[in-house]
Amino acid sequence: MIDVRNLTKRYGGTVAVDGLSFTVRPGRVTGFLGPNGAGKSTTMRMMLGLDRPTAGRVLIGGRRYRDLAEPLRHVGALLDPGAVHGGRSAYRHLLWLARANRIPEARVRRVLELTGLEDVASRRAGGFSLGMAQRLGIAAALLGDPPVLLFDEPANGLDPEGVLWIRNLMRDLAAQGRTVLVSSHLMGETAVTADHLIVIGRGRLLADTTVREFVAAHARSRVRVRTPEPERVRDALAAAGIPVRQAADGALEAHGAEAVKVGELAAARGLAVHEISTESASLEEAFLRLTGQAAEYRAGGASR
Ligand SMILES: Nc1ncnc2c1ncn2[C@@H]1O[C@H](COP(=O)(O)OP(=O)(O)OP(=O)(O)O)[C@@H](O)[C@H]1O
Repeated sequence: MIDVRNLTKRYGGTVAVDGLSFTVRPGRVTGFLGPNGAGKSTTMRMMLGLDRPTAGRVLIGGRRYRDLAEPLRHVGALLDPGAVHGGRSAYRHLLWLARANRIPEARVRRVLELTGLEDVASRRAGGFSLGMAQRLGIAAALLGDPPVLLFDEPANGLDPEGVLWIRNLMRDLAAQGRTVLVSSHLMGETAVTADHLIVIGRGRLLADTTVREFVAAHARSRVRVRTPEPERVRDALAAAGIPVRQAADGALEAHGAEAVKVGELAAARGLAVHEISTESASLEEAFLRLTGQAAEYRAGGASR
């Protein structure tokens, strides 16, 4: 479990994190979302003791990071996949981390296997592709078999197979009862990976809820209708108080009504309908509605 209480970080006149409080619970994947500059990386760095809070605190499993004797056994993180000694082999890099945390060498072989890096273990990490570097960063995060894992943009630059691998890995880690926090700008990916969301803007908490509730609260599903009589269908729906707009492809989009209701209203007036379908609201739409509408949450607005 990660407990963030009244966390604040100022850099000169910039308030990067502003009185943030939330709890990340085990057994589920928690997505950590926010526009550019919202304060996600700063918050994650404070979770890992890489940055000192101006005020407030973060507890990992009930303890401050600096009080963890062998931190890799408590929390693993992928923050910057480039942060390896380029001249070292993947195996040496992991072994060095393992020794500093009293982790047996056998575990190094295990995480190389878990991340599919056995075949390149003796190669120089400096020559790794982005996908391989990402896997090595994840191997390091898993090294201490920690109950808490933080991933900052783990799917960045990965090919579709890599993205799928990361998704399954994070879901497996959560299913094992671990606490998994993942920051991402990929809404489609977050929608299929995360169970819960923490959304921040300008360093402040905007939402702490399940993905399902977040989408239901901030985006609406719509019913699409293809008809040879769009004006008349539009009139029929408007008469029933259902707002309609015409999409770029000519189809009508009705908001706030079920497909059954839309179909029945058209049928009652004897209107032809060629196709009717419900388009579910997306996480992307919900996120943009919450953060995009309020200009104050957009990038570059964190200075005050
Ligand atoms: N070391 C630093 N010195 C000064 N300002 C900083 C520093 N680190 C972050 N900031 C500022 O703090 C704010 C939050 O940045 P942060 O990188 O935490 O946001 P983020 O949500 O991770 O953004 P992104 O999605 O772009 O990675 C930004 O205004 C940023 O410019």
